[in-house]
Amino acid sequence: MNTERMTLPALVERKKTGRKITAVTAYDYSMARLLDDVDIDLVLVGDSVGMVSLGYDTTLPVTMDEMIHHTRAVRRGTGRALVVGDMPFMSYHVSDEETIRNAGRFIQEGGAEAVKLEGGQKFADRIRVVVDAGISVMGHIGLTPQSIHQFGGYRVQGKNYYDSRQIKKDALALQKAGVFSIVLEAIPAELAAEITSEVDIPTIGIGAGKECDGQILVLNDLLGLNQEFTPKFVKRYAELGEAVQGALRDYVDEVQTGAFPTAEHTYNLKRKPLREAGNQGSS
Ligand SMILES: Nc1nc(=O)c2c([nH]1)NC[C@@H]1CN(c3ccc(C(=O)N[C@@H](CCC(=O)O)C(=O)O)cc3)CN21
Ligand SMILES: CC(C)C(=O)C(=O)O
Ligand SMILES: [Mg+2]
Repeated sequence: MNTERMTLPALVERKKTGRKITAVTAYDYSMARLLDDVDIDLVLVGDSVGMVSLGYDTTLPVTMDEMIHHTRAVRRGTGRALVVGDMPFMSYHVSDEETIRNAGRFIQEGGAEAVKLEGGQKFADRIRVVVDAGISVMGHIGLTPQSIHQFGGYRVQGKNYYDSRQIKKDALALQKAGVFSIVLEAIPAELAAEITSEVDIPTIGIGAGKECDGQILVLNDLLGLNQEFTPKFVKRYAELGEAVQGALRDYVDEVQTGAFPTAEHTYNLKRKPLREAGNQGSS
């Protein structure tokens, strides 16, 4: 187990050393504790929490208060990995002032080391303002799920030449604005490779091929806890959904048959009950 605490400069340094960055999302304390023990570099408290844990159809309804609540929980379970808070829809869209205040909440109340927000060139000036306030920012371009209605669905981005040039410009604008890293989501591997070789900061891919400097997946997806979600980029490293249901079926069965609980899981008095010992009424 690696007990060395990850830092933002150490993460950025990975671009040079070539050692890949490993990242996952998490939304609660117990998962954070598990991932922190196994060398994960970065944990993103994603606004995907809205879909994964809260049951919304999109990430759009997620609020700042919900994000802070989950970020605090993840922070309490995390010692080594960097904690990054994902700014929700409308928390960085209105003004520089609101953006700084909301980004600051992730750091001050949530205990995060950095924030992430979606958008390229159009958000570069706003990102610069946050970075100048002393808050580290991670970029996110390509498929930016908060723009689902503009895209008309969760579609791979940058497939035509014009779109691919815009995404490349977005990456360069984010670098100039001072982000420490960029998430590349659902774009062709060739475009991700080109961007990765032309920026000095690490790229972290999700559905963006193997040439990125790191990879991120939604924890529930890679654990097989989200069985109905099967886009091409998700690889399941476990079938925890099946494991959970198998365990629950056994539990139901044992409670019904009386096989659980046995003496092993039962408290008993050391002496015979007072009543039987002839001590009725005294206390
Ligand atoms: N559980 C979960 N995992 C995620 O990775 C994730 C979320 N939720 N919620 C927010 C966004 C939404 N994401 C998504 C959702 C669907 C596709 C999807 O259906 N992709 C199609 C590609 C369609 C095309 O060809 O353009 C696929 O079949 O891979 C991709 C990313 C990624 N993010
Ligand atoms: C998939 C990652 C990059 C994300 O933004 C999220 O989980 O919300
Ligand atoms: Mg997100």
